[in-house]
Amino acid sequence: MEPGPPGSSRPTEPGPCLSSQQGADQAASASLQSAAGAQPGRHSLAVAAVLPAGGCGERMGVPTPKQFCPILERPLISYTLQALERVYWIKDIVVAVTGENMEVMKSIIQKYQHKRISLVEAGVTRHRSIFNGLKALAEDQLNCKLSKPEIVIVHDAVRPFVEEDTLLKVVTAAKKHGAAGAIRPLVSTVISPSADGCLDHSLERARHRASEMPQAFLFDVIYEAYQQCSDYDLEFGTECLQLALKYCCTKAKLVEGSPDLWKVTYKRDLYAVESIIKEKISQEICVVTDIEEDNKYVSHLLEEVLKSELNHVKVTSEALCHAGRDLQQIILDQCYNFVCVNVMTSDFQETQKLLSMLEESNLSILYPVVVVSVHFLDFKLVPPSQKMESLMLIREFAKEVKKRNIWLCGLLISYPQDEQEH
Ligand SMILES: Nc1ccn([C@@H]2O[C@H](COP(=O)(O)OP(=O)(O)OP(=O)(O)O)[C@@H](O)[C@H]2O)c(=O)n1
Ligand SMILES: O=P(O)(O)OC[C@@H](O)[C@@H](O)[C@@H](O)CO
Repeated sequence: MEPGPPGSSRPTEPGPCLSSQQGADQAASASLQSAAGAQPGRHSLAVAAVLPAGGCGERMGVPTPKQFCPILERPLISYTLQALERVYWIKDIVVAVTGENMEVMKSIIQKYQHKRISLVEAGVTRHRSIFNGLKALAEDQLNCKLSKPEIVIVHDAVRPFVEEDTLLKVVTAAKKHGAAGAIRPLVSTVISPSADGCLDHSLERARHRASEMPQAFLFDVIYEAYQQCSDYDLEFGTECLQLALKYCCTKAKLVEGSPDLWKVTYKRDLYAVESIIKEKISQEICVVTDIEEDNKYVSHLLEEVLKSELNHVKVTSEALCHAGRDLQQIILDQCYNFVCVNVMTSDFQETQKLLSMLEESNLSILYPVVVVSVHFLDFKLVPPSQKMESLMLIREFAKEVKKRNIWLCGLLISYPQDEQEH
């Protein structure tokens, strides 16, 4: 088994800029422990995850295996890892990748500062990849920092939209029933063809469900099932819940999942992922200015305008003169869009302060950060051409910060001051 990169195999911070999530996760952790019969602090429930990521993505129809296909210039698997890292009580995440993709995977872990990740060699089928992940958790191998969990989550690396509440539900159910899995209503009806390629019969759609991920198991149940598994099942099986039933007589509890649990399979799914991510990260905007009262007024106006454009938007305000303590929290809460209003200061002073804070926070490692630098011009005092000239510097700033995934643009608003005062 390949240990993860240095500093990656023991739970420290759950990834960049997420520490504010920790409080919420600790609350979830407490509810998990109590729901699962464990007592916080005394006997915590050890939970690990296995992510099969060793496929070639044949149905995607592109040379790059789909788990490594870029979404907003970041590999798909990184979003799934981030989703699991946000869950404080998952102590270890074991990812199964092919030998040829091991270095690519290590570079992704390094670049996006993923934590608690260990890598194992994938198998020639998904079941074999999962089995390899379980072996890594089961055996106290030399120099292995992994310990056997009580509960193991299995989740496809190409299902990036997994939320903590779904994970909590399947883990809690697995603790009680031995196995649990997320399900969704069928969209198409399932039919059974006859040998001559005609309809033999169809299944009543309302009485059937689609099996999705995440799934969770008592570790001993699923590990035993894989150890007993026939070669045929390892080769052609697609359902872990079935292995628990067939080899351990364990009937999985089925948990209704959210619509976002679908698996990225075809090229169109990449476009869907990108649209969903863009929508998620564009819903919150932070207005930053150097004057407190200006903040509220500008923020209110902006919120009213944006609400007519976006289905829901949250505009928060922060005056940088507070040394940004509230802004730090806004960044930690993962706001990715900033409007920096330069009213009183020299052209870029506020914007530069904000850019420095954003660069120090590493926020833009995970998603692009957008900063709109707003400048006002009283064209009766200053000829627009002169003001524009002084603002050209923004192009240099923009080139520099783009290297750190911060997208900076300028907005010049010119109006006669005296008219504005009426
Ligand atoms: N030998 C394999 C095959 C698949 N997987 C993983 O299992 C998950 C779900 O499988 P699937 O959607 O079938 O992925 P691929 O096999 O890559 O897709 P395809 O069938 O189109 O080739 C993916 O994260 C995939 O990387 C794996 O770990 N090992
Ligand atoms: O068969 P695939 O490898 O595409 O998908 C594997 C699993 O995601 C799929 O079987 C789910 O229905 C849950 O088990």
